[in-house]
Amino acid sequence: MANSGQKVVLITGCSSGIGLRIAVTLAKDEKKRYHVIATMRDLKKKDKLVEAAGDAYGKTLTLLPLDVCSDESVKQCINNVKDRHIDILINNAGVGLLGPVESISIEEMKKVFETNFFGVVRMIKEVMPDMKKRRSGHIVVMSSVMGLQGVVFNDVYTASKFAMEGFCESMAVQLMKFNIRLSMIEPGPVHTEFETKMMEDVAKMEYPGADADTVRYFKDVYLPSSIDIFEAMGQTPDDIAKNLTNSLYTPIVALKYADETGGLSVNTFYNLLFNFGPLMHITMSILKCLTCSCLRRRTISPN
Ligand SMILES: NC(=O)C1=CN([C@@H]2O[C@H](COP(=O)(O)OP(=O)(O)OC[C@H]3O[C@@H](n4cnc5c(N)ncnc54)[C@H](OP(=O)(O)O)[C@@H]3O)[C@@H](O)[C@H]2O)C=CC1
Ligand SMILES: CC1=C(/C=C/C(C)=C/C=C/C(C)=C/C=O)C(C)(C)CCC1
Repeated sequence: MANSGQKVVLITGCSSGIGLRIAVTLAKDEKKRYHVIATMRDLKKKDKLVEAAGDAYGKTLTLLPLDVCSDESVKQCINNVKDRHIDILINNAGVGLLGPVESISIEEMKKVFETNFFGVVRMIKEVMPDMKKRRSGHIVVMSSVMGLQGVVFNDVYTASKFAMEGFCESMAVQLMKFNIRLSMIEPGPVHTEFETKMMEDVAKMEYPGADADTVRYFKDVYLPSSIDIFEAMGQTPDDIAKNLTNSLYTPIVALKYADETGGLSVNTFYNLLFNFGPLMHITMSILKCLTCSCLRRRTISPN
């Protein structure tokens, strides 16, 4: 249970990745400013979190089951929080979806929106009224660079994050009137199970309904570039938990704001992918070398 003076933080999707690292980082705060309620839809997956939390488990970190896709689960979880008092809600749970749109069923697309968009809306609807009554609170939403800018073959995932950006940008104004802050986090690529799950899904894909050229562009052009980008620019979940932005990805997003017609982003991405593919591979390899310490180490110790 939280001590008086401690902020109660509820986080969704803590079984792995960014949610797990944020939960552990806040629970291990040296000044013990937070009581973390780490939630996950399947408590059988708690071991990694419990191990990472160490001594904080049962003290500044407690666990509750929560599936953001279920009205009942969300209500039950919030009712299990003392006085339903949550100071900071971190909407982190999310799923990816990759591939040619022709091969993806509408049902699969709806599942992504059910988690990434309606999951967040469901959480905010349940927690916000109590925050409004108290005239205090902070809602954090894990969006993505893909909430700011479309990325080829991530069409539906991108759309779900754009939808959330629009929802939150609108909500932020009335929330401000109730002294409730709303923040969005927009990470670039992060090495988590998100990446692994997507690659596993891709390996199983059979591409029904997609023509041979589209499948080739996806498998032989997009996927290798995406792997290069993850390798060169990928952050760790710990970087995100410590609020470190991705300076390598910033110029990519800046293209959108440099030309409000959107043409600059679309043309640049097209050229990067279809005209300068091999060059991009070399650039990413150099970038990877510059950002790791191998070149620097070699300069310092020639042996
Ligand atoms: N990794 C990346 O490159 C980036 C990720 N993001 C965003 O960060 C967030 C976290 O992703 P990340 O840590 O990378 O990926 P992970 O796959 O490691 O974590 C996702 C978490 O969401 C949970 N989750 C999925 N569906 C539900 C649900 N219905 N109810 C409750 N929890 C659910 C998963 O639980 P379970 O184990 O049960 O599946 C898991 O704990 C997502 O919103 C993602 O869109 C943003 C930018 C980049
Ligand atoms: C291939 C490719 C790109 C890929 C970007 C990727 C792969 C970004 C991944 C972001 C993630 C995983 C966000 C999660 O929310 C760019 C840079 C747009 C340039 C054009 C070619």
